[in-house]
Amino acid sequence: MADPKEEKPGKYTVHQFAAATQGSADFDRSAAWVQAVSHGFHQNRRDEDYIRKTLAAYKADQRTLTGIYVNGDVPPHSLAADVPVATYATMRKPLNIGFGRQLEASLVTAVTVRGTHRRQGILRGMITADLEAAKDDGIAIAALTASEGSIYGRFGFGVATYERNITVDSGARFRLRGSMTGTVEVADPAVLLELAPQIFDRVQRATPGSIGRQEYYRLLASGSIGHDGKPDTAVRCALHYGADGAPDGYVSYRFKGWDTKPYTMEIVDLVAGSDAAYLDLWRFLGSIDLVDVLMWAEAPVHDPLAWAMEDPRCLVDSDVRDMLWLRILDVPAALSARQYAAADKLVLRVADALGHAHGTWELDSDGEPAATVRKVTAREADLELDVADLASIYLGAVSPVTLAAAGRVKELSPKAAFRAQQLFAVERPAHCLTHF
Ligand SMILES: CC(=O)SCCNC(=O)CCNC(=O)[C@H](O)C(C)(C)COP(=O)(O)OP(=O)(O)OC[C@H]1O[C@@H](n2cnc3c(N)ncnc32)[C@H](O)[C@@H]1OP(=O)(O)O
Repeated sequence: MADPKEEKPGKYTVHQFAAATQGSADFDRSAAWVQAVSHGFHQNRRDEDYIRKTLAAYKADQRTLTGIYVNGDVPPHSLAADVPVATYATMRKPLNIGFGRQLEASLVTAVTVRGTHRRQGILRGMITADLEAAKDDGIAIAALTASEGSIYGRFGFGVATYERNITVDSGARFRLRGSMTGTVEVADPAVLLELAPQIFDRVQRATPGSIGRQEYYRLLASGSIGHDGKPDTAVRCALHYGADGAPDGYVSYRFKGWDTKPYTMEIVDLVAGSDAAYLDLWRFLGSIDLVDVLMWAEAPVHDPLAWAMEDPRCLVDSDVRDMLWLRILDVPAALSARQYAAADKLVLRVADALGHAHGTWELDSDGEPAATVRKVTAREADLELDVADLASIYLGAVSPVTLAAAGRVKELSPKAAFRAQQLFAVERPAHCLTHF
């Protein structure tokens, strides 16, 4: 990783290390790093139990942690020099890029810069070096979820999936068309420690935009760890069983308490391995007594639930927001990994301030599994766009036609944006259930 020291000689040192668990030599450094992340996101100071559990999960994910440390002495009484002034972490997980294909992605997370060191280029130093290193390591795509919409576009990241909050009236109006196709049983949430990753794997294989989940999710879904790091004993769970009798979906949920009116059940995690499991789990949720509304903060924007309801106005959404941001590092690798929905040949002129994707690329698909992508020099382009916009259209969730209307994508040949829309379409709407 490039060292911000290069820009400000002598000021900072970069350390990169694997998350260490209790008892190992690097534990204290990892623990100080976790505290720095909590500070950066205005969370509580973490106790030993939280740090131990968090680092064990980080180790399972094989996260690489980066800390930026001030060189030399720090003023008396201020945070010690071994607490990083900036943090950054990465891990590798598969991204479903449509038609069942998976592409290994570098997931960027836990980016913080202490307020007293901000706007001096520390983030820029960390992210540009990391993207370069990831590309050198053969990674074609990076991903993140952003705290603010204004930070990552300049580094070539574009919004590739969306999510929203939904509130569902589970009173007398709640009725879904059709009837249960499988069965739903209440279970001890602890079973999700084992079952959640297996069931999620079905979603990962079937859903464009899905990203392999980190260790934390099975702990969260099972109530083993709540947002404060303590076990969350309010968490309950139900399993869906398909025709073969095997669990193929689950929902974990928590009651918000008798002081919250209307009485509300909050979905902690809802993972359905089939369309039937999804609707059956909603039928179950809608049948829970003493509850007026169901709330889910990670609902898909294109949600079959609304279309399955006899009264679709039972569902009210709010806060539709960007979720997954992608950054294409290697155009030939990322584009040829995709399967395209149409036969066409399109030439894309891509601008990339960091250079990784810069150039004119010919995408040639016969609409069958294989597509070829090559760099061209002489040919005229059909579309001109920034690498961030290429990331936005990559999973079919953002239309190039919309981006052209916004003035972000330039059409250089007639209907080029529409042709791109047809090419990049995927078999079902992209949705990412994994926050990281
Ligand atoms: C993937 C994730 O983890 S998302 C979480 C991101 N972290 C947070 O939101 C925590 C609170 N914020 C922070 O810790 C910091 O302000 C950070 C990490 C967002 C930015 O770190 P800094 O070191 O100050 O950024 P840096 O100085 O490298 O800025 C690089 C560029 O981004 C711009 N920038 C940085 N932060 C922001 C922001 N919040 N909004 C808009 N622009 C920003 C800078 O102006 C600069 O622009 P330029 O290249 O045109 O001059």
